[in-house]
Amino acid sequence: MGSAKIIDISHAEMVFDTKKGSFHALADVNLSVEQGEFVTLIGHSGCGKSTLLNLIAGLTRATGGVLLYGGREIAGPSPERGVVFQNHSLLPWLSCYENVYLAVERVFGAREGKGKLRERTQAALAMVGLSAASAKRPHEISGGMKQRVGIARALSMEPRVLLLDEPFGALDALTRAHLQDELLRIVAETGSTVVMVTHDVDEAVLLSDRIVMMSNGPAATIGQILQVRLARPRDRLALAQDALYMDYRASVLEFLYQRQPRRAA
Ligand SMILES: Nc1ncnc2c1ncn2[C@@H]1O[C@H](COP(=O)(O)OP(=O)(O)OP(=O)(O)O)[C@@H](O)[C@H]1O
Repeated sequence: MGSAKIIDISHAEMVFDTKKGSFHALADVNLSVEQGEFVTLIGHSGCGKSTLLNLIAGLTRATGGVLLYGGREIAGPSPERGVVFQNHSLLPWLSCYENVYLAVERVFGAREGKGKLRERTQAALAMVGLSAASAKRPHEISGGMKQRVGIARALSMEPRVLLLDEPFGALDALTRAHLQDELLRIVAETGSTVVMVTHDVDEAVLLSDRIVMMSNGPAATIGQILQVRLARPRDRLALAQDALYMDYRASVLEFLYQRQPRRAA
């Protein structure tokens, strides 16, 4: 792992204008992410995880503080920061292949010929194990497969940072476990930096180098950061018996259910 900071957030604030007045979503968020690091954001529903990820993606602008990517202020979305959402957001009238190709063309189309673009598209689909389904359209494949197309599309742009907003949230436990393992393999292969929002404590411990635990809103902020020192590659079966793994899991649970219990809605 390099030691260069790729993302550097200081004193980030987010206040939304709503019909009922302003809503202070995030307050004084400070976080740096190093190149090659896998960071998860965890916290109760509505605490501001997606808001923070969207600020890093450049999809929304912070109302205060400074967010840097590679030393420069984040002014908008960039293919260097690939985003995958929970609802996979594929274009329904295009095949899996075309959904990925579109992204590849947008990033590399000005510099590379069609043959090379096709090669990139096929490689991204192969990486998530979907070569055989490339001609299918989104309604013809399962939720897990759609999510994999979303991941292939993000990876095909060769982003330096992958931003994942609960990418496995809507999936059954087995598909989820399988995709977590694939994600670990892909990240090890590509050396990508990852910032991922999750609700799932086991997912956070299994995947992360650091777990960023957020306090409840309004004016949510980072409550605690847990460094996960488990050797890689990680094996979910072996970890299920691992004392250190269980300690990490207990620390996150304690933060969520004792230090930051969810308020009654
Ligand atoms: N565009 C917006 N306008 C007004 N309020 C917003 C907007 N986006 C988010 N919020 C509010 O900011 C808070 C944080 O929302 P956010 O979606 O970031 O939470 P979250 O932690 O990702 O939640 P979940 O885990 O349920 O997805 C919530 O109270 C939400 O209602």
